Amino acid sequence: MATPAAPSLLLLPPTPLPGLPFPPRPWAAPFARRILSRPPRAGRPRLREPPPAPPPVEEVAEEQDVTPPLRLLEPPQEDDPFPPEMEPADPDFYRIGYARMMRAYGIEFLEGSDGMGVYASRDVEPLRRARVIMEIPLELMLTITKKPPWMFFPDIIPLDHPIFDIIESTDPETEWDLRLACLLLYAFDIEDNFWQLYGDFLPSADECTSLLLAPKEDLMELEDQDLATKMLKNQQRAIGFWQKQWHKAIPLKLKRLAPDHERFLWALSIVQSRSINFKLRMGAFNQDANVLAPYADMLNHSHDANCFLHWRFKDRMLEVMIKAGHAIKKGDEMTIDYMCGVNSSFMERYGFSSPKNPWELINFSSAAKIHMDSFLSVFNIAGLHDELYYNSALTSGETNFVDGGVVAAARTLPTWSDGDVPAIPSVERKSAQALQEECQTMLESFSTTIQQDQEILDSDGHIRKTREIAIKYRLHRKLLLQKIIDALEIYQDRILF
Ligand SMILES: C[S@@+](CC[C@H](N)C(=O)[O-])C[C@H]1O[C@@H](n2cnc3c(N)ncnc32)[C@H](O)[C@@H]1O
Repeated sequence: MATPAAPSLLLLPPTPLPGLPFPPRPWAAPFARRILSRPPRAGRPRLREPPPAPPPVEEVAEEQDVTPPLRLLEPPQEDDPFPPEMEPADPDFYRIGYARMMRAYGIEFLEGSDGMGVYASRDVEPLRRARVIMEIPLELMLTITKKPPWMFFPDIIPLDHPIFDIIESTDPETEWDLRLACLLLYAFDIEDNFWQLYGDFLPSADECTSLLLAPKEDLMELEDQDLATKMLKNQQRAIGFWQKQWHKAIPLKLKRLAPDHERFLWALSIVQSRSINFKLRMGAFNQDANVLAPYADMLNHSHDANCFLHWRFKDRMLEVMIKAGHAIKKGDEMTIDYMCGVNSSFMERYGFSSPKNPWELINFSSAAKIHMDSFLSVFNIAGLHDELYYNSALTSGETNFVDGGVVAAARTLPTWSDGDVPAIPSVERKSAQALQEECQTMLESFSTTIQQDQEILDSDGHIRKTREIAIKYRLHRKLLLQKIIDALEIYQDRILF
């Protein structure tokens, strides 16, 4: 888990406008992002009562389901009443002057090693049922249906605004992100819109990890030609769209939304790395929608997440919930599982990778294979190929070694299995050594070593964000190869006769 940085105590509290906790600022100011971690201002009472009932539902829309990426799980069996001792993490921060406000319980937003994140501000005992830690009403979100007719909730675009024509012109199948980026840019431009304020909490172009913002030289640092080529194409697609729509002869009210292509690329990065999908029900109509949900978009990803998202469709509220049975300690990071996928997919959409990604794959060309069940039993991994998991609760302390990387090894190593036919240790050892050699050859094909990458990351204080994540990506690949080599060593030692 990432360790959150200590809240900055040097910041002077900004002068609040009536009903607002802080004055509007230029978009994406890094200074404003730090307000998230400020201590609550003295004199404001902390709310202790449970949240009031939401206003009656008036609109036609009802939402009932949510689909990946950023997966939402099954609803809990019953409503979880909020224990009276739970309190919003920082009442000032959430009170941005809207009819229904966002509420949070027992958490705080802090800057950590993966940018902003959500952290527990108190211990939570494992419960039989999932527990709510955030509620975000539909009014604060930006949503747009995936298919025409385009509908927005809340409906902020007047029909005669030229941004509507741009959205109208997008391809329903392939351009959801371009549409949502247009909607986001429009929301930033509306006087007093919630997103004008929330925009201050989003990462600036310098802080964004998206490879859409990476110069070509940073893409080369990936040492993954396929991913670099894909990202160059993604950049060209976005710039091409901006050039087509933001040509010279457009009204100022459109021009100012994205005066240069960098602004559009930034909005697109935000959309790609922070949106989720909902299923909206409109009368008899079922429609998928792309959604930007503030505050929930501060949750970082973990393959072993302790929280999940749940859409409470009867009052159109997105809930962030702690999974049943999960013990939370004060200071723990609250995370959700964005998706199951290889590191290059995470890089393409979110701009990060992990050496412990259990879904990561390596293409072996060797004909050598090891015995699947023997390998799994040595590391206490269970399940079928697409459901492999490691239960650390079942093993005593010695095996810190087993993590998502070893699960990835089990998934990606060439294996064989034939009913009850057992492995022959001498044959297994030979195969394991052949696979180790292939990993070693792959490691040596990189232009730098693990140690050199680590030195670059440790030494360069002013490294550009996109260069940093590109170097981390190739480092994570190498760490996985090293993990596979080590796992095969342990396998040879422990294989049963
Ligand atoms: C939905 S946002 C989460 C909030 C974000 N950390 C922030 O600073 O606002 C997704 C972004 O967070 C970062 N992120 C999320 N999970 C991460 C992880 N496990 N490792 C590294 N970065 C992560 C990536 O930059 C990603 O694009």
